[in-house]
Amino acid sequence: MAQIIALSRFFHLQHPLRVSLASLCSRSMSSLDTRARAVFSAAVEGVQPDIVVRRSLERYGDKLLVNGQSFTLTNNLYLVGFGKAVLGMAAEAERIVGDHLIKGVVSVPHGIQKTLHNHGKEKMLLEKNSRITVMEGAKNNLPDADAQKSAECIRELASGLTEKDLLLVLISGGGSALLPAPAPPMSLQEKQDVTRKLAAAGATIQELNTVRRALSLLKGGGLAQCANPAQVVALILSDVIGDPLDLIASGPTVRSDFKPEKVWAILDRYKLSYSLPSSMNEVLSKARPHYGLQVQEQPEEVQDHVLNVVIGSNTIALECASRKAVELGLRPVILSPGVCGDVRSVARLYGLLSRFACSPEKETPPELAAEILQLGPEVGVESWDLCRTMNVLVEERKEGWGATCLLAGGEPTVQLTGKGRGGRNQELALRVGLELSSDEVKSGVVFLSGGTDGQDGPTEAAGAVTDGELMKEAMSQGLDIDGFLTNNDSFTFFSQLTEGRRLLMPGLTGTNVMDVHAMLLPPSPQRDFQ
Ligand SMILES: Nc1ncnc2c1ncn2[C@@H]1O[C@H](COP(=O)(O)OP(=O)(O)OP(=O)(O)O)[C@@H](O)[C@H]1O
Ligand SMILES: O=C(O)[C@H](O)CO
Repeated sequence: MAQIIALSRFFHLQHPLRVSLASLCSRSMSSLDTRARAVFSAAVEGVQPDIVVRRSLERYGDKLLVNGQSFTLTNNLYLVGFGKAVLGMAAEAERIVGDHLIKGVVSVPHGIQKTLHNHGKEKMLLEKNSRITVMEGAKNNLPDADAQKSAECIRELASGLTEKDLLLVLISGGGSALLPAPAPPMSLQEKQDVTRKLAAAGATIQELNTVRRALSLLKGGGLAQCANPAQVVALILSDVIGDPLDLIASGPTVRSDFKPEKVWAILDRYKLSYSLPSSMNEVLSKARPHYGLQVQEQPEEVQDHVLNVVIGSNTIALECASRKAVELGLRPVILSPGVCGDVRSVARLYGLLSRFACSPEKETPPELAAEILQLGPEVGVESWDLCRTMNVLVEERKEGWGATCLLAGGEPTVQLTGKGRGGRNQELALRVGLELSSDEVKSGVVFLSGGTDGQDGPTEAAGAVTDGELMKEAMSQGLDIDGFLTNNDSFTFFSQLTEGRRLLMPGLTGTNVMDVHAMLLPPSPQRDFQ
């Protein structure tokens, strides 16, 4: 009941962005499917590595401006980077700082240079005469000997710096695997085993990286400590919900309190405490593994020399998508950049929201709103965001503002029970397609889910686009949706359905800020029931 009262209060709020029906009608009204894809492309484009670096790094002569702070360049600049998107970031950073850059090392995924070249993404590659050394490693996103070598080179570079130097650190998702520096006496293999067991047991990225930080010389602020007394500027492309600096790539430039009890609690939670190598006990019983020294804590002044800036995130991608939606004659509403939880619950939420949007004017059933609010915590969405979004949907319906584009982002999870090929985005799209087939949803509603890196799980697709026709279409082609879902075989399903027409295939994008969801609702007159 309290939720319903809160809801009715929020419905009195006015949304600031009003688009007149006339102006919407005058715009080109291509199909909602095409527009959903264009909105997704705009989200990805807005967080391209070169674009986010250009937006955050300004050069005026020998001054470098980052986030309003000025640094003097006197041929004193060094660069390191690790993550799936840092090659493009490094290429742009080098173009900006030019000759002031003395030397750099970046640790990037195995085969990425060839892949980017094959995809025509030359601007993400370094020039032939670049001062930055590119080191590839971490095949299949797992830390390996190559990545360990890269981490060692990065550590060496950072450790040799003086107070006159400036270290630019480029960080993006995948950075943890690309910067493995196990704290002695732990071996790489042992550390890899621990993280693999945790991941297989279903540990979250927060839990995983809390453990990784404790077992590493460079994570959890270790890199910043190595670079001390140099000034450190870290530019971060976030792939973690809420953009927590200490967790993205396990926070190598962010001071973290070393609390072994927290690590043990996580290991206990997944019943791993008794199957760990003895070296891990040794590392955890040391006060602080960084540098191999037993320092109680990293001194505060190390952090005074560090500027950490998030330059790209899911929120930024959604804002870019929202601007594109306006251009395309859609009325955007951003639900949340923090959608998480099981895809089944997330699909249910989108199903409920579509029913809410399609319910007859003035008769939105309060039970529907209450159910939506109840589901919020399970999928990481705040009640406030749900109320705000429902408020827009109600007003849109009452006043007829035209087609609406509901946007969200984050990283839901899939419980793998089958052996098929798929990814969380394709599975979500498939499940939402089923929800949209409900009699309570008017036809024409379109849903898209896509990974901004262009790759959904181990497939060539980024995601898929669905609508209420999905079930009929599958049945007419003899495809049994339930069977594909049980086998987590969403990619095979979408590949076989109408020659893969519903797949989203942008190719490797070179960036990664988790996933983007877009639900496009046709103008309300078309949504009303007769
Ligand atoms: N057959 C499948 N069906 C559905 N989801 C799958 C399937 N196989 C793997 N996944 C999911 O795909 C995810 C791994 O894919 P991906 O490499 O895109 O994820 P990631 O860890 O988020 O990497 P990144 O951060 O680079 O996007 C896991 O969440 C896994 O559960
Ligand atoms: O590298 C990592 O730790 C993950 O991609 C989260 O940033």
